[in-house]
Amino acid sequence: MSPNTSHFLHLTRKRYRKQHKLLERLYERDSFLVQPNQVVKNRKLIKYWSKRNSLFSKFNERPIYLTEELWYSVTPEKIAKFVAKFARVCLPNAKKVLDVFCGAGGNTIQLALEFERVYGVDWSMEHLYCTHRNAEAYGVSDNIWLKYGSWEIIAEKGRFNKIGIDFLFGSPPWGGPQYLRESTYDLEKLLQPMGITQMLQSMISITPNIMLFLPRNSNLEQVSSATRQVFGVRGQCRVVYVKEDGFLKGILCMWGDALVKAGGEEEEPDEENTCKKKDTKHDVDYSLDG
Ligand SMILES: C[S@@+](CC[C@H](N)C(=O)[O-])C[C@H]1O[C@@H](n2cnc3c(N)ncnc32)[C@H](O)[C@@H]1O
Repeated sequence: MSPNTSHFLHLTRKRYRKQHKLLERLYERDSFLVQPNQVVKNRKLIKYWSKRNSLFSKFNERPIYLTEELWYSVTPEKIAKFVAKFARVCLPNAKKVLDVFCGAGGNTIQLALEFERVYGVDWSMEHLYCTHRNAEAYGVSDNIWLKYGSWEIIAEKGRFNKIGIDFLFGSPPWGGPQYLRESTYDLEKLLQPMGITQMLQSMISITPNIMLFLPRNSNLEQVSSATRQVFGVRGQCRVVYVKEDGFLKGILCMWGDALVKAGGEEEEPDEENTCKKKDTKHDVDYSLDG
């Protein structure tokens, strides 16, 4: 099968010739297709394989594509659905959405089920290919556009600044399972490809409506400090704790009035308490069990 490159932004340009060829090869070989009765040889993957339907509920009905790295890093479908529906409710008129670090498309797909036009960015051509193929399985590939490249460069060049993005989601790499080694996750040193402050700075010129999926043990003082530095002293961040099957999977940090204030009482923020776990009215637990 040959790829439909019209949904891969700029891929036909000369400088992306290598990536274009790689995409053709991936399609020809039907690479990374997860076979329904696959024997999982990698022992580390067994845990994820047994939970595959929580990653993509269509695993048994439609072809799903994952690289080894993506098995560990894809956002479980219930969480991705929650993110998309939450953003939809907060931003009822939004049309264009950007999913930075789109990986296997776990979030991109659910966003595309809610919004008209979704852009996905990833620096791995294999991952963009998986996003596209998985989006085909969910019937949403036509409203997804994929951009190959590293976020640092794309942001620096302001590639998405003039498109009119209404909502930006990002599930940046946490640096592997070792993120739980320390009791508190250092968002300035460990988050990739840049610390939380620089990450927000790279995103704010695109839209103030930002949501990041971060480790459950994230240092909230750093979230607070990054919020003030990027959004000013009156800036606010809403932190939502997300559980799946009773297990705390991570936190969703969100910025921008529409996301922060939705569903809450209109109240002046207390500068001291903005974003602190206990004192803010914006801390909510969402359990996605059942
Ligand atoms: C945690 S995964 C995202 C998972 C995704 N939300 C999903 O549901 O499949 C992080 C992704 O970021 C990509 N990535 C890492 N560093 C990047 C960078 N500097 N620029 C763009 N993408 C990057 C990786 O290739 C990986 O696919």
